[in-house]
Amino acid sequence: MQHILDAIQAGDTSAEDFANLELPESYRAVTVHKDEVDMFEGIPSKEKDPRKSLHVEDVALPELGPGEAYVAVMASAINYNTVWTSIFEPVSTFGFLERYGRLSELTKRHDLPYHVVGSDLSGVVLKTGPGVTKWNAGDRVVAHCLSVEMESADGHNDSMLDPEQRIWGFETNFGGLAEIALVKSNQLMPKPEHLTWEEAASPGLVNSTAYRQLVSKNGGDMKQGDNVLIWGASGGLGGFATQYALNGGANPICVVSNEEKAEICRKMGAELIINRSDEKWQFWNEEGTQQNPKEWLRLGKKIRELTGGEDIDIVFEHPGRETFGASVFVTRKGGTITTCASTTGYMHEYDNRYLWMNLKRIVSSHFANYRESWEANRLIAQGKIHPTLSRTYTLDQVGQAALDVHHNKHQGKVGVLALSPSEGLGVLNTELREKHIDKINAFRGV
Ligand SMILES: C/C=C/C(=O)SCCNC(=O)CCNC(=O)[C@H](O)C(C)(C)COP(=O)(O)OP(=O)(O)OC[C@H]1O[C@@H](n2cnc3c(N)ncnc32)[C@H](O)[C@@H]1OP(=O)(O)O
Ligand SMILES: NC(=O)C1=CN([C@@H]2O[C@H](COP(=O)(O)OP(=O)(O)OC[C@H]3O[C@@H](n4cnc5c(N)ncnc54)[C@H](OP(=O)(O)O)[C@@H]3O)[C@@H](O)[C@H]2O)C=CC1
Repeated sequence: MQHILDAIQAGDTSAEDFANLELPESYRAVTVHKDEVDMFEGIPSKEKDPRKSLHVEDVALPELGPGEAYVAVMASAINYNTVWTSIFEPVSTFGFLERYGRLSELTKRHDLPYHVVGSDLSGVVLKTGPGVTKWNAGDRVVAHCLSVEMESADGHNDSMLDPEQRIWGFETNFGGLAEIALVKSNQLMPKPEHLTWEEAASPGLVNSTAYRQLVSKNGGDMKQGDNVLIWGASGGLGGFATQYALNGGANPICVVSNEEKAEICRKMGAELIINRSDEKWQFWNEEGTQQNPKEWLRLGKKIRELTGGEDIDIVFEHPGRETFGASVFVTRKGGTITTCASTTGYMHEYDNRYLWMNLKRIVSSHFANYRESWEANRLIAQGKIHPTLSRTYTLDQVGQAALDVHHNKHQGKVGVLALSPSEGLGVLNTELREKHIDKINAFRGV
């Protein structure tokens, strides 16, 4: 692998030389094992420890198919989907790989007794498969995580609606937490060159998701002046939702759980911040069966206090069961609750009278289509949206990194170095970097 890293770091390696690099038969990767999916049986979710289930090991380089590319991964990032994979909840990801494997001769490659995880990367294209013309060996790239076959008309207006839509590195194998990744070439996008490898790798999944969920007409369709309630406003998704609200002239009402996170929101430019640890809402009664409307009202009053009497136009939802009833309640007449997840539980309860009588809408959102991903990455490249990287680990420390995210001990995004020997490498556009350096570093050292 050293000769690949040397070629990348030399800075003047030609496309031809990259294309002629000898590829290894195996590479280091972070995996979960099929014969361990029951290892946490009977243990409460929070006690399931990713350090036990995530392995770092050599795996065989898969065959390169048509329309695909090998990427030498310089850096990747932790997403919550890797936490789900590592605790085998809500389902084991091996079921996804088996189902994908049944699709075709080529997809059979994904159905293995190990799963190489990870849904973000920055790096350099090593080789492209038959039919790839837009990308070449040597191109410096990031990859979004949308894997679609596009053989059915269902997805032709919106690639997220493809019946064979999958999240790369979660519902497919050969993901980004590895020295080499296998992607479809249409996942590739230019690396924002004012960023280091680890900064560039960190926004992909959450940035694209927040863009669709809040900005796109497929999601919240946010407009100037909207009051946007953002749960976990300095977290993976929330750190981008807050930036999109501010960029788009909306008013983010940021919910966080401590003062450090509140300070990060202020650094991003937010002014209306609620510390949920101070508020101590009990949205659920002790028995865990009934929601507690008095507590929804208390949240609603707090919001009106902050906004000068106004209610929420759009809720950026992802905690799920814990907060969903409150989110529906505090939304204004005609407003929208956009949801992409259920971290605290997927069986939601809300009072439907508040929804229908006030003509509110619940809009579901999941990742982003090709175009939305491209647009979200373009905003990063232009320096209009910034990475939210707080801390970077090595590949060997991925278990700890995933545990931090699982236990909500992190800020923003957690990066992972793959081939990159240290942090801080890979910047080509120093002028743009200098212009935005404070924003780029806003999540560090908190
Ligand atoms: C970008 C990052 C994103 C994230 O981080 S998201 C958060 C992490 N992700 C998750 O937590 C989601 C994990 N996935 C799941 O929990 C499950 O994945 C789903 C609940 C989403 C789906 O369940 P399943 O069992 O995998 O698939 P089915 O689509 O329900 O299909 C099962 C069988 O049921 C049939 N079926 C589905 N809908 C209908 C219907 N409306 N009427 C009749 N049959 C139906 C299908 O065809 C199939 O059948 P057949 O097994 O024979 O192929
Ligand atoms: N469908 C899709 O396309 C996507 C779905 N997801 C899913 O979204 C969820 C969040 O992902 P991500 O933002 O990256 O994760 P993070 O853990 O980085 O951020 C989530 C934030 O939610 C807040 N939070 C946690 N528990 C609660 C609670 N009980 N009540 C209110 N707020 C809470 C925390 O902020 P604080 O403690 O400050 O309040 C935390 O920072 C995950 O389940 C993930 O799988 C993620 C990306 C894409």
